[in-house]
Amino acid sequence: MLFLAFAIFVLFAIIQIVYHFRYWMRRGVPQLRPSFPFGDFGEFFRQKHGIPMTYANIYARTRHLPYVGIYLSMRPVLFVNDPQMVKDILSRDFEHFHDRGLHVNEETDPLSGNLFSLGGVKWKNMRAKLTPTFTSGCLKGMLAILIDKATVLQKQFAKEIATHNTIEVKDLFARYTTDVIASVAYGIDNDSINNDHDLFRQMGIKVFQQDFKTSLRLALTFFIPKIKALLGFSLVAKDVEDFMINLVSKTIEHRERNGIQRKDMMQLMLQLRNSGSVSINDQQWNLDSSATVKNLTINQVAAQVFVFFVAGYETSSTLMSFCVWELARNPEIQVKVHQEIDSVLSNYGGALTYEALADMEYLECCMEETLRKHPPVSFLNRECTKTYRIPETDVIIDKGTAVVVSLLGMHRDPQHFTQPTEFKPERFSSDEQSNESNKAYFPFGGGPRLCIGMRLGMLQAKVALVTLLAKFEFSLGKEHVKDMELPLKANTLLLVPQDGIQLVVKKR
Ligand code: HEM
Repeated sequence: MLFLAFAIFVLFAIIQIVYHFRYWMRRGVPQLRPSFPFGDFGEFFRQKHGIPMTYANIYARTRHLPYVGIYLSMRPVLFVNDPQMVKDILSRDFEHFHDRGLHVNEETDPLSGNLFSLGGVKWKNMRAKLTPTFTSGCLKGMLAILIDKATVLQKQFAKEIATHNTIEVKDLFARYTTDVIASVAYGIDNDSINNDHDLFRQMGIKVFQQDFKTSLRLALTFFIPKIKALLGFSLVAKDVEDFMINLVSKTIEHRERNGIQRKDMMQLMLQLRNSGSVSINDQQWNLDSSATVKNLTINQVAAQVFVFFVAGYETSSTLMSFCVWELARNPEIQVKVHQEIDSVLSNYGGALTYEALADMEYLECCMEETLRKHPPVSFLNRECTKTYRIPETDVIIDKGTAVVVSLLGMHRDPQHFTQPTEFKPERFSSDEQSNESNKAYFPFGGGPRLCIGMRLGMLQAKVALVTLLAKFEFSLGKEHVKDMELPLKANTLLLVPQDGIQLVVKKR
């Protein structure tokens, strides 16, 4: 009897699973061959590839289709390949896709109330409040901090090449971006470049570290937020959360008590906290300490600066690392970059000003080409927030459906970029006829949820690249051959080279 009941249960479960895995078929959307329990995500769950390559492989198999239905374990996801459809989802049809679908609970998980994760009206209000923080006026104000930190990095490179044949650049760049964000976002004068035990660096590593619990936490955050909520997982480990909130709370208290003003984001956050808005023309970066109504709570400030830290340090250091890696592989391109830097700096009497940086157009093209080949955030995600009919079809996408775009796949697709494995900065030059850059290129996303830190990310990477390339040249070590691509880490969310990036660095 018991056996019969068990057999009926198993049969019922199988029918349910088969029915479930035909979700897309029933809607007239082409799909792959999902299998239980991982759906189309076996490569990731079996730790063969990280998220970037898992999605890029799905893209490679389906790129002839404008969209395809996949299953993230049991969750149906619309996987969009057509660049025009991507643009429509991000911009024109934004009212149907304004959220990322991440789990937010500001009470029990305070750091989850950050701009990246928030949805709906809360996101809209927060975005409007934070946008003035990233204007060119504010960025110019931060330039001195960036140059300061880049100079520390340059000195460290000089020290290391005296004793090492090759340098692992990824780690050093991550330390630089950690110090920059610690300084501009938290107002802390950090030095993780010279201090191996720096607490900030340790916290940054912890957020993305590849142990089972962190991988599970990140995977649930992005892919199955309902389960994350059910299990009571918070966005980050408790010690990271405590560290970040205490730091913000102490900094705010210290500044308010001592009337300290500094040209950084924390100052702007304090303005937001006290007056509810940042005045763009406010050259004084004034703090209205007389206000009694606090417009942002300490936890809200902590959540925003936390996301600036997380979103800003790993992405920009990945951009810098892959950029020098590509320059090392392509010495003729590196020579052109060196020439441009030398000539522009000499035009500005050796000073690295905002204007001098803007004049380094070829370097900018190299950075854009790096973001094409190696997009640090290798996929975009949205949740359908209002039932959507795919234009010119009868396909209906239900509210609550996840939508994903593989940037790594799309940026390396020969349909959009000729010889996609080649590093060709000219694709992005303003006088290039083909103008490939407009076609299918979204390294910072798009539409109203475009990366808010785009210009800061580019600026901090460019300052460090110029500071280093003005003094050093990079080449491949013996273990690398020019055509070899760097193997990527499995079980990661972002694009991370498996063994860092080892390069030979010499004084010019
Ligand atoms: C090279 C560096 C960077 C890259 C490649 C990058 C890439 C991205 C991408 C792809 C998104 C998602 C956009 C979308 O879904 O449409 C994003 C969002 C975001 N990024 Fe960046 N990012 C970089 C640097 C930064 C920096 C320096 C900061 C802050 C200091 C930052 C803060 C954010 C935030 C807060 C969001 C969420 C915006 C929103 O939902 O309104 N990013 N970034």
